[in-house]
Amino acid sequence: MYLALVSSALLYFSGLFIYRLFFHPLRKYPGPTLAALSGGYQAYHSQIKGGEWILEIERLHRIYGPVVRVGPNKLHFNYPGAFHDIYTNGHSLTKDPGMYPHGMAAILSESAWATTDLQKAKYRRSLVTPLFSRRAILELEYTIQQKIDKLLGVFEKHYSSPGSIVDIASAFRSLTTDIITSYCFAECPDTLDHPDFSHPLVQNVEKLFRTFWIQQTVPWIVSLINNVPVKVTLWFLPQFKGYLGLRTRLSNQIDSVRADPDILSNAEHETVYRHIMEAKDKESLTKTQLLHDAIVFQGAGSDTVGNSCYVGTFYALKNPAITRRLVEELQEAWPDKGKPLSYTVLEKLPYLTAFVKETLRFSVGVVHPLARVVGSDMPVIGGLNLPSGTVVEMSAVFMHFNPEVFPDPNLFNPDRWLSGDIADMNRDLVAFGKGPRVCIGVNLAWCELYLIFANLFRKFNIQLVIEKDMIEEFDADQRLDYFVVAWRKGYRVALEKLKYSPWRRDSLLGARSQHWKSKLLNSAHSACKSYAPNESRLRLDSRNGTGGGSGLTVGFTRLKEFSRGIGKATMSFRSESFAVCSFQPSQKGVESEL
Ligand code: HEM
Repeated sequence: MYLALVSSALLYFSGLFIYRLFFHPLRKYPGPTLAALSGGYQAYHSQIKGGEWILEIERLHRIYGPVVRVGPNKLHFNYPGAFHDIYTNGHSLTKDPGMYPHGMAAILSESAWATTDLQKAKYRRSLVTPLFSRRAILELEYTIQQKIDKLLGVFEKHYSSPGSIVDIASAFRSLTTDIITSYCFAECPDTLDHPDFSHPLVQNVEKLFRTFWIQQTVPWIVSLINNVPVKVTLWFLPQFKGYLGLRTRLSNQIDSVRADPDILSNAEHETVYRHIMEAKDKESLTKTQLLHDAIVFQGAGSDTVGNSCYVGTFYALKNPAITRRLVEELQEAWPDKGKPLSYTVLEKLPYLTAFVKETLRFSVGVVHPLARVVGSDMPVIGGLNLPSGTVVEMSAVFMHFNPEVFPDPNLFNPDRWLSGDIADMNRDLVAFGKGPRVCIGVNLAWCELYLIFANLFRKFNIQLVIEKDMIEEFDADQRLDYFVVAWRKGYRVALEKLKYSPWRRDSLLGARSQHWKSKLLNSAHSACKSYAPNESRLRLDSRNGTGGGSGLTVGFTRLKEFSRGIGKATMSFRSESFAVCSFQPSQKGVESEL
């Protein structure tokens, strides 16, 4: 009996492997033999090697060229034409069931996100897209600004004293979690109030993504989890704690809004679930669908934006010239930082815009290749004629780090967006995906990124805290693929609320030695105080040739005096009411602008 079973299994797998190697339509495409034989190859790099699948794909492209057979029925591409065929133009390509409802998203199989059928997905998206339109997001701006103000208040209250250090990754994620939860349910979890930004809701989202490869490898585990008591699951699969926490919390939230939809009217803004509950045919949505969508909103709406803020802030701090230009532009556009500055004004600022785009390019967001199935009406992908049913994919990493479109791609350089023809770069910046399954939250994400960066750099002096295990670059070696990106190492910061920017801020960022720091600070302070005690920047009074001008000259003379012997101070006018003083220390390699 056993012998018969083993023999049949051997026969079956031998036949399958022979077919896949010698008779499968993809047999002519290069790639590792093990990948052609079984999906276990990807599972090994994702699950056992802990999120290293994206690194392996990069390695395979270096060996096998621009098209690689990465699974028995799957091709991964590495050229923009293919990306646009799959996602931008491929309106009939569907999401791969093996990746979405029966793979890594099995636990959220009823969500709109995991729905493969294009018509059904279109209908589900139509229920919420009005709430994510640009107009709707402009109406939400006030709430977003309120949450940002709250974060900055927490920074000022708890993290501004000398020696305090902030886990800025969790701070950003807490902020975006509060925003998206309020927007969905009119109820803010106030994760920003939680000590050290370690609210369980924020942690559960992070843990949720860590289970994706378990589900991909062993999809049946999901029915087990959904059918045994929570305590039992936690006992033998503690990795699913994050999912179970989210499920319990959001399930209760959905029960309450279904029982009393008026709860959703209490907010000062529109809410996503109110909109869904008021939809004409809302009865067509089951509780599980509502729940799975809620978990997707929670995860997609918080982790991604939080990650982008985290990466962008790092590069601004690492390169003082970037911070200086951000700060100067913001000061010019936003003289009174006590009043909010609107998103519509911020998005017109050239340097901030270039910085946000470069941040999206570098942070990527979703690094995992989004698998799509070739339909019968669009068999040509990237110039290749493929049999319908073939799974095709290309990770956004290969678009964002393509040297032909983004020269010197591993350099974080906002300036690349400021000159020349940027049409190709705009086309190939695909952080939000493209086509019919593009990110729903794209308008919300842009608005959050502008407001968060602008408020942070206009109001705070931030410094990288140099620690032993600190990340040095957000580059390929550090990037782990848990669908969204996770970084091997991180960084933390020290904060100080700005009083006398740009003097104080830039002297702190630019001067490397303690000696210079204190000298620059003292000088900048006294110079500032001497002519405009409560001003955050130097002003000239254009109607009075001597008044403001002489105030500035006094400050500048002091700076010149102080800099004698250790460097050179210069002054340049940026407009008739604003001048910037530069300080160039004589020590090689160190530069500071005041
Ligand atoms: C920087 C921030 C963000 C990035 C980089 C990003 C990226 C993406 C990408 C690449 C997809 C396609 C995923 C796929 O095809 O499997 C996606 C889908 C999605 N995103 Fe975002 N996202 C961001 C912010 C947001 C925000 C703020 C929300 C708000 C709720 C959101 C909600 C969604 C939803 C619901 C989907 C599923 C769309 C569907 O197929 O039906 N995202 N996002």
